[in-house]
Amino acid sequence: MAEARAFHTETATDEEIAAEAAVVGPFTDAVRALVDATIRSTVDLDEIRAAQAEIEAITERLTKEQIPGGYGVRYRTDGTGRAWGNAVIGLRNPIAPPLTISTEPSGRASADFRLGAPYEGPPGLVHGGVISLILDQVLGHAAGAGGRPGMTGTLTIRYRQATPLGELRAEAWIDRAEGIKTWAKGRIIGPDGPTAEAEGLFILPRWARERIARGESKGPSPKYFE
Ligand SMILES: CCCCCCCCCCCCCCCC(=O)SCCNC(=O)CCNC(=O)[C@H](O)C(C)(C)COP(=O)(O)OP(=O)(O)OC[C@H]1O[C@@H](n2cnc3c(N)ncnc32)[C@H](O)[C@@H]1OP(=O)(O)O
Repeated sequence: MAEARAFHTETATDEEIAAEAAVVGPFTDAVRALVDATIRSTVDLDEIRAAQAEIEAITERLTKEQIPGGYGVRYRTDGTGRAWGNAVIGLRNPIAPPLTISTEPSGRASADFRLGAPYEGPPGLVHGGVISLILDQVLGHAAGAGGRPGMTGTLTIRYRQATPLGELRAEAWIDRAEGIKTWAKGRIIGPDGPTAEAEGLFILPRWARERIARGESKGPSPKYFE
């Protein structure tokens, strides 16, 4: 992660952020519905050609002004950050399911969420890579919530049973910690119980350690996803 991107700061007020969220949240939901419809629509091919022309016109309208690269994480002076482009939780990312993750300072994280057709691997089942994506994020949240943020060094998943598309829950917690390393564990729970279990090692990266050593940061903040 480039340090410059990681420490992108902003001065927007709570009111300005809330006003933007009130518009872009529903907009992203609409694009998410479009992704789902792209997979499941049974309209005839002429209808699809006509829809494509409309979508291309909308894309042209939106790309008249845009930032270079990804959204990054925008931090505020109180240490909170918004990761609106994030692939799992991003308010502006229609690829994100999205998850709304609750955290506890003891180092726990959980989310109830739904995965539909865009996340399919085997028929009717969630893609294994998507399960890994979600567990990476939720375990990372648990580490961060416990005041021990880090980049994923390793992530091991045990797929215990198939995960059906539909309503699911993810849970994670800090298992143990040693210096700059934090081990978190977690699981996905489906209608018939746990479907996948994970263990991840999260490491406070060298660039962050150097910032702390230089006194530019008091500790392993900011709070990335609050
Ligand atoms: C103040 C700001 C805080 C910043 C906090 C950033 C948080 C950011 C958001 C979190 C978000 C979470 C939810 C999404 C999580 C992703 O999706 S993160 C994306 C996927 N992961 C990556 O891209 C990580 C890529 N790798 C790296 O950036 C670096 O290799 C790492 C993992 C940060 C380590 O780099 P480093 O700090 O330079 O490591 P280094 O000093 O060489 O080694 C330190 C120790 O770690 C061990 N180690 C290094 N790499 C590994 C590894 N891959 N496996 C096992 N051990 C390793 C070394 O052996 C060494 O151990 P000791 O000899 O001290 O016992």
